[in-house]
Amino acid sequence: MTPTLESARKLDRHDPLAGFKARFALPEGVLYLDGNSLGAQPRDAREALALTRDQWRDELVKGWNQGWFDAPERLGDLLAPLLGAGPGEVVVSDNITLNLFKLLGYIIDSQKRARSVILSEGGNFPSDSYIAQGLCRFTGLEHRVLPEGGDLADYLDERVAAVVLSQVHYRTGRLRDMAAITALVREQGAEVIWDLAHSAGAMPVDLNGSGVRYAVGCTYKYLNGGPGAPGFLYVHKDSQARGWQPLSGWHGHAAPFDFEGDYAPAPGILRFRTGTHSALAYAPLEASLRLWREVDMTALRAKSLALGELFQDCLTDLFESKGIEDITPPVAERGSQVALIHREHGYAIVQALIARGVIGDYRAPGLMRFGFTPLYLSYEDVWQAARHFREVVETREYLGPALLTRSAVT
Ligand SMILES: Cc1ncc(COP(=O)(O)O)c(C=O)c1O
Ligand SMILES: Nc1ccccc1C(=O)C[C@H](N)C(=O)O
Repeated sequence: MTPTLESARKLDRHDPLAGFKARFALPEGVLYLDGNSLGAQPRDAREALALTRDQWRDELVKGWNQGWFDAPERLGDLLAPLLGAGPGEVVVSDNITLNLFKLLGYIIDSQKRARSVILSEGGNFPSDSYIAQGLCRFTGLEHRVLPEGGDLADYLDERVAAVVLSQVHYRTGRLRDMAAITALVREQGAEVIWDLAHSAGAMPVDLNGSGVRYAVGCTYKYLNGGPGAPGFLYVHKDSQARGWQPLSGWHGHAAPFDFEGDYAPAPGILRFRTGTHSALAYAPLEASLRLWREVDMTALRAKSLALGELFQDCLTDLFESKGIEDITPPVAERGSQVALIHREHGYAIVQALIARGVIGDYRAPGLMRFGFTPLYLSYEDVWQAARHFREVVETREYLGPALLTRSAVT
């Protein structure tokens, strides 16, 4: 039976996370189902940005000694519990692409160049392959691709140094078994770097408990750090003193303010810093991470799955009759998004929804993505978003003339 508005409201009345919505500055009249691309703005983050703007004005260069300089490791420690990592295992810095470059180079160095192949997955977010290709082009390493749907075990040989995989796939939302895959790769003498872009802040992540040594991720999606918020990099405590990372800048030096001529890597996670970071970008993220400390991740996961299922339950009958394919994996194997394909009109449907204030996104070819962010979405929001979806599809409103301009982002 299709869920009723009253049933959605009842779920809201019993939602232990309902209070978090008021902590976000959401625009009027918008139903935001794109927190898997860019998270919404926490009120505290907005405030923190204003405070840092004034700190710059009033304190000038002294600001670097007032929390700006050590923000990468301080925020790393704030983030660590959300990832199942310990203190000193996470640094917030750069972006996913650069952090992958650092870790790939570090792994090659730590293996004393005994292995020379980097394996990345076909169909993954392309930057993860692009950066592996770039590193290989400039170093003589070899890039190989694990075809989408291929069996990883068939592609691991004694030449493979490192594998780059996403824990949750950006298109389908498929969740991988991180512990089992990490064990498989390490048995073959290789390392795996996990991309947590679509899992950090979307569900509980257990890096230590899964035997993971290396991971990267971003903070602008589920973690609500803001547009261009810095990425993060995780290295297990036992793997932090194995060599150099290739972006060997002064902030990762053992004594950055000695201004020595030669590079010497800092101890621990600090060696994964590079050069000067944007203190302005760290301020809202720090406020957002403090908010995350209040969140019960088990409740978050339960609501994330319930929101996604509510959306599907409201629309399943429509999918069948309107030629929409639901490629979302089963509940136990999914992240926090619903992925629908309409090959011919997927783009236009998403644009028609945006025109109504229901924001999801489109990824060619044909894919409509809807992200579920339990901190600022209610069950009623999701029910209403599904109602709009149904109306847009049933009336074929998406064929209207206002929708002919293409947007690069959504
Ligand atoms: C899985 C995945 N990896 C990497 C990226 C890109 O990372 P960045 O732009 O932070 O380098 C994204 C999205 O932007 C992504 O979804
Ligand atoms: N960082 C961005 C900047 C501009 C536009 C989109 C993004 C995204 O994050 C896309 C996202 N990674 C995705 O899963 O499609």
